Order: sequence, then structure tokens, then C-alpha cells
Amino acid sequence: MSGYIPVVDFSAYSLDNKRKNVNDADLEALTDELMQAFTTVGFVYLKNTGIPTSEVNNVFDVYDKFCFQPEAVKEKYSRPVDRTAERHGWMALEREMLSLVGRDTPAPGDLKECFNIHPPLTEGQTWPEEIPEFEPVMMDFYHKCHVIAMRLLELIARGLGVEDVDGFLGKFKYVGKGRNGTNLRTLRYPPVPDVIKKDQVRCGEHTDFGCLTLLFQDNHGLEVVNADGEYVPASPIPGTVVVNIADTLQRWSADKLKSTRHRVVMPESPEERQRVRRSIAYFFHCDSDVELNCLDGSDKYEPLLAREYLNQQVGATYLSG
Ligand SMILES: O=C(O)CCC(=O)C(=O)O
Ligand SMILES: [Fe+2]
Repeated sequence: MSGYIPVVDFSAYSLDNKRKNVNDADLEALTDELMQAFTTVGFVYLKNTGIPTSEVNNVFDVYDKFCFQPEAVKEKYSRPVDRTAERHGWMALEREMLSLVGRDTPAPGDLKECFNIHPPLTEGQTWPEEIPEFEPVMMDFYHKCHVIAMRLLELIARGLGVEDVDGFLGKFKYVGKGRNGTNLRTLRYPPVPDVIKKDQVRCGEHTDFGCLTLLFQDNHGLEVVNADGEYVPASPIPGTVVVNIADTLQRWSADKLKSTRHRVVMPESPEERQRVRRSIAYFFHCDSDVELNCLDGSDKYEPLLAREYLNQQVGATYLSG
């Protein structure tokens, strides 16, 4: 733990706290702390969110169960290769390469296996019937993340001085209902094989596309770029969730909020290389048809639909195959 990423106590606005019981002075202090971090580092560790660790572990276990299914079963839930398809479904090892947008040298696929959950399911999409608890466990977790993300967003809007905070929150009304890119992704990085391809990593260097990301992790490997452009570890701290600003919110805030590059590296020691890494990312997006006008009233960026911006960002990312 480098100490570079601050730990912020979210008790004042945790899931256990009903909105009407929340103390405004506490929220203001929390907002200041979050803004300090999100305008510089772009990342925080959030503790006391009210999401129990047992539920996080349950999501890891349910996804493990899926990963241990025969390949033919998993294939049934494979996400279509078509880049324009909705982001729902399973992606096999090496199927995706996350790397900086615009990078032009092809790199090997990431050594990870992930499942994107993007409700509501549309035609042809199904929940894994082999694991009956998959849908309820994932959806319950999705809803908890949604509440935390909305609360964070409200504080960020206040911190940015947005006048119509409710109006701003209203630009996220289709989360989980369609016309919105929010998705929950479970990830499993298997033990590192003896032979790997040149430049192959667990998850390539990138920034996230949406507005905010919540990331739960059980093992080392995540690294975040610091102010000097160097990677520092963002190792798991028990009981916390990593939260970071993503590209859409950076652009929308006219770069006041920072979307910071990060990656997941291979462990060095032979013992560590044998350890699986599991993580869960909740990618929180605004509604697809929102027009991104700089929230500070400036014209730093041209107005652009969130959907169009997302498509630009996603374009260079997915390996077909
Ligand atoms: O697995 C992780 O910890 C990071 C994954 C990630 O950054 C992503 O999928 O955007
Ligand atoms: Fe990421």
C-alpha cells in the first residue's frame, strides 16, 4: 500500500443510513474529502459503504462457479463479438485487450475471464441457468452498487457547484432500465501460465469509459498512475471499495475530475503467480442520450451525446476472436 490513494470514510452516507437521517455538515465534510481526491488522484478507497464483505465474497464465489463450468456451457452465454452489441455476457480468456485508446500496435489479449451484466437483458441474452443463484445474487449486488454510485454522484455534483443537483441526477434515470451503459463486470484472473505471450498482462493500461467505477478486489495487481506518471500499487484494503472517476465524467466536468490510467500486472514471485485474482467492477454510466455540456458552463469541449463519446472510446478496445 503506497498511501497515494486516500481512504475515505463513507459512514455518513452508507447504505445503512437513510437519507432523512443524514447530517448535512457530515455530508459537506465528506464532499470536500472526495473532491480533494477526485480532482487530483482520481481514485479513493471507500470504507463503510454498507455493502457487507460477505456479499462481495458471495459474488466472487458465484462467479467462480460459472468459471468452473465446461467451456461449452460458458459459450452459450458468450457476448457477441460485434462491437456494437450490448455489453452483456461472458468473455473468454484473451478475448479482450484493454489498452489505451488510439494505441496502434496490436498486443495480446488480457489474461482474464469476465462476465458483463447489463440489465435489462435484451433479445437473445439469458442468465446462466446452470447456476440458479447467479441472477439474484448479481442483481442484488448491482442494486447496492447503484445506490452507492448515486450517492457519490450527488456529492460530486455538490462539490462541482452544479446548481440543479436533482436535474443532474435525473440524467442517470435509465440505469438498469435500458438506454444506459451501466454494467456490473465480474472478473477472474487465473494462475499465470508458465508460458505467456510477449507484453501479455492481466489487464492492460486504460482509463474507464463511463462516469464512475466501483471496484472490489481480493488480491494484488492493480496499479494506478500517480502525478509523476509512475505506476503505484492499489492493493486491496479489506472492507473497502476502490472508486475512480471515468472518462465521461472527466470530460463533462471540463477536466476538473481526473480519469486516471490503471492496469493489472502479473505478480513477480512464483507463489503469487499461482494465485487467482478476482475483482468486481461496477461501471456507472449516465443515460446514453444525455448531451454532455461542460458542467462549469465553459466551452472546453463541444456538446456531444454520451453514446457517441462512449462509442469513440470503446472503438479501439475489443479484440475480436
Ligand atoms: O480487475 C481489476 O482490478 C481492474 C479491472 C479494470 O480496471 C477494468 O475492467 O476496467
Ligand atoms: Fe478499469
